[in-house]
Amino acid sequence: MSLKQLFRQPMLRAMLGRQHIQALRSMTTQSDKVLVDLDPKTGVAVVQMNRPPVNSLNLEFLSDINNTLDKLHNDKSCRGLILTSSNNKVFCAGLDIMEMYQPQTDRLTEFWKTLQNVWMNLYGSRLATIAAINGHSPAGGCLLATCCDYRIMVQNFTIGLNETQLGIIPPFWFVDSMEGVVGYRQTELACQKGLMMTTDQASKIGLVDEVVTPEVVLQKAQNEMVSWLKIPDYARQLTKSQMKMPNINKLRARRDEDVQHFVNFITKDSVQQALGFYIENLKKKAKK
Ligand SMILES: CC/C=C\CCC/C=C/C(=O)SCCNC(=O)CCNC(=O)[C@H](O)C(C)(C)COP(=O)(O)OP(=O)(O)OC[C@H]1O[C@@H](n2cnc3c(N)ncnc32)[C@H](O)[C@@H]1OP(=O)(O)O
Repeated sequence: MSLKQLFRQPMLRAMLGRQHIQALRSMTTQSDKVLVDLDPKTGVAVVQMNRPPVNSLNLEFLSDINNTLDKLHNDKSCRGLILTSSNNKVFCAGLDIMEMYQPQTDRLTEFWKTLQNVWMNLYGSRLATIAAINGHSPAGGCLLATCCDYRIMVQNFTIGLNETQLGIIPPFWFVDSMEGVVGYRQTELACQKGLMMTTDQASKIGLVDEVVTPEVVLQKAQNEMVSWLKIPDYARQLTKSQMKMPNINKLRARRDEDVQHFVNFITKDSVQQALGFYIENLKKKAKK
């Protein structure tokens, strides 16, 4: 029996009700790289990144994340989003470095535009967003976390914008996202030195709001979400938008320039060489 036929079964409809069928339907039309569980009672969607081995963000995965965000934004029953990972050691390893190493210009351009879209969509989301950071979260992973309204992180992992360690530069909107969370001075220290912080260090500077054990991270995120959803949506959303729109507008105004800058920078011989060394070291470390 196809899923379409299954959803039409009167027994199932009677047992679950219309709302739940709709939620099930939207769950099953998602990609297998982004798992969505939208609870029709609370309006909270748990979104799990699921691209083994480390949730690195390639073009297709970014598109899937974007489509998921669009779907949830268009679903009036959805009010909150918890972003987490199906891998309990890595929240997200950041951008897929292979997208930037020896790239085709067209794909590299598309890749960067899609990342810009994900950032604008998540940073400016109408939903209350909580990152349940259940593993390491370097660079682009840290970016996703700082797009959210609240961060709960499992102890003994690392997080940060480590781009300079790879010989690349965190774009201004990565920096703006972090600055919005920890302020100018801590961002300056963290970004220039490419610091990967332990959960405790991140907590000290306010990069994460709570440090928890792995067993409770999702429950803590759900509990925190309850308090966010007690606030009337329009008041919370307008307050959020008032604070986030200046950064979104800044990227909107410089989008094409930012793409061009990225493509020019990444395709430089010196940057390709630095990325090559970094990948070699990652592979050596993975083999050990
Ligand atoms: C002008 C502007 C210019 C440029 C802006 C660019 C902005 C860039 C942003 C980024 O996000 S760059 C990516 C930064 N990410 C990292 O540096 C993370 C690197 N990875 C790690 O540190 C670790 O892998 C880990 C995330 C801590 C997980 O460690 P673990 O021990 O669990 O896994 P392992 O290291 O063995 O990796 C498994 C497997 O995955 C590959 N891998 C890891 N990270 C990436 C990645 N980001 N992209 C692609 N592939 C990645 C790794 O090589 C292993 O592969 P293998 O099994 O084939 O050897």
